[in-house]
Amino acid sequence: MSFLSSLADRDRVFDFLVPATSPVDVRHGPILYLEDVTVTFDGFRALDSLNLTIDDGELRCIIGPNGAGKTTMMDIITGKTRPDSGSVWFGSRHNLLAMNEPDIASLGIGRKFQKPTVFEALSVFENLELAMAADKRILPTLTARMSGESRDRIEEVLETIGLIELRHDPAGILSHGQKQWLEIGMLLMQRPRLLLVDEPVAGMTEQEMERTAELLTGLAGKGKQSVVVVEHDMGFVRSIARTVTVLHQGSVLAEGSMDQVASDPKVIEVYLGADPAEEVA
Ligand SMILES: Nc1ncnc2c1ncn2[C@@H]1O[C@H](COP(=O)(O)OP(=O)(O)OP(=O)(O)O)[C@@H](O)[C@H]1O
Repeated sequence: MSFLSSLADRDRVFDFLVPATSPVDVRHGPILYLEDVTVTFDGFRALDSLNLTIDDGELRCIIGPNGAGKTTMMDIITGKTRPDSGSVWFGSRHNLLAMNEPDIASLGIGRKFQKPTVFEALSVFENLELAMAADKRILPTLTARMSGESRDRIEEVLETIGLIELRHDPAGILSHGQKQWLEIGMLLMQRPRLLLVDEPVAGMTEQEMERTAELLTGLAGKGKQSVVVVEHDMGFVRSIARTVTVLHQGSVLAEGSMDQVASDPKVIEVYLGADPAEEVA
């Protein structure tokens, strides 16, 4: 695209003025803002005028039956899928619809997929080190000066994810839950502002679920991260959620505390008359 034609596109002009690496601006509102987002696949509306606002430092749980649009929503935020219409903003400064996937990631939006993908032959420490090396913002020329700081950061993250004792063990010997925490740690190495976490406790033991609840609630907070968790396990959602958003047929059906949404007649109907708090969506 020529410079002149890029000037003709208002969003790209905005991009030009604000480099992707500039910090997210949450002074005037939320960290994530989706308005009227519609996505169709072969005429089927996977998202239908979806509106969603996540405050800075918030921990939000998203629930909804199969096919409600939860994954599609994550795909829109990370730039994997483009909507037909609507707006998606990261803070008040970054129009995510004008950015590509790598730029969105480097802006500080980390995504954790359901299945853990750690490097099994490498140690826990090395996995974190590698995740840091992937951070393009750390210039190679600064390596000597940064290495001390990098080590400190790795230690800090090891403590956060509870794997200090296992730092020299190969990731391959970790339990399923420990691998999930390591992968969250790898995302933390990039110092994200927003973490999108897809079904973090699927396949975990009760004890691992409790530890994951502590981890995610500890990560959220102003000046730390905002965390959006998509989860089917209602017991887990109840244990961590302040605000729950229920998606259905691509839009928000209900939003509020777990007790509020669980007693909402619309939500009960969608979950076929069952108590959503007891139900696996
Ligand atoms: N690439 C695609 N092509 C066609 N249809 C799609 C595509 N991606 C998603 N869909 C459809 O869009 C709807 C929403 O899917 P999505 O995966 O976002 O739902 P979900 O809430 O994440 O469901 P689940 O809980 O089962 O993961 C579904 O009906 C799905 O079949």
